[in-house]
Amino acid sequence: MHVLVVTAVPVERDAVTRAYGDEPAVHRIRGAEIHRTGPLDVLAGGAGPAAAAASTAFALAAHPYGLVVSAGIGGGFAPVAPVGSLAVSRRIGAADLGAETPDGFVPVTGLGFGRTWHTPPPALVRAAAEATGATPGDILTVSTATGTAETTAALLAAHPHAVAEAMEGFGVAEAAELAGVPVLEIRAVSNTVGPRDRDAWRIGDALTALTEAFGKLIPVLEGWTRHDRDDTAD
Ligand SMILES: O=C(O)c1cccc(C(=O)CC[C@H]2O[C@@H](n3cnc4c(=O)[nH]cnc43)[C@H](O)[C@@H]2O)c1
Repeated sequence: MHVLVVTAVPVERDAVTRAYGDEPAVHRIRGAEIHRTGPLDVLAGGAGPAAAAASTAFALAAHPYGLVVSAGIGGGFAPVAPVGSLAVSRRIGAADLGAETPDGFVPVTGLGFGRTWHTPPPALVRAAAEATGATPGDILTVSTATGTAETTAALLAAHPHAVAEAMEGFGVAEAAELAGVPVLEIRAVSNTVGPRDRDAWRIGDALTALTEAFGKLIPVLEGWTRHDRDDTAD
């Protein structure tokens, strides 16, 4: 079965397909453009959790997939995920989905509905981390990229196992969950989470790291057997 990889923007999509070497075959399903190369169908689904969820759900309705991967560049939390390194999701969390109260942020689950975490198959996370050298940990999905030291500290206080943040993983995971398909997130770190300094972002280096990561990840994804999928142990 093919693996659906969802990125935010076309340059991230192209960094993923470049890993396979062959020129991808392009399939258009209404507004969505799927780039197929080897076992991967790669879709630039848009930035943010809503666009990611909508495009992932659309692709999953059009074709059966064995796995969905949210991939791209991301912000890394210091010191565990420096610029140029990789992060892979033990969990995928919606860090800013909830309500602000006089006593602080309350996640949707604290309001009595929704969910804030998705958990990828632990055996797949281990295999991906071993193959690529990615740091395993929580990857946070935010609708607003963090840009201050205060927000960074608050996120780390609430999520001490966070390694990276990005803007799509939770949306991709919500759609995958609805379709009954397992999910994984992998991020190549382009910048450190903290006070915004766009000039310090190393997008080119991160895209190169993303290509190299998928070069190592493709055999893992191809070889991810039913036996592996049944392994739910940590
Ligand atoms: O400007 C460019 O050339 C360019 C090339 C590739 C990607 C981009 C993006 O801005 C991608 C946006 C995408 O990146 C994720 N991201 C990266 N760093 C962070 C962060 O610190 N906090 C949250 N998200 C981050 C995110 O998933 C965006 O959708 C630009």
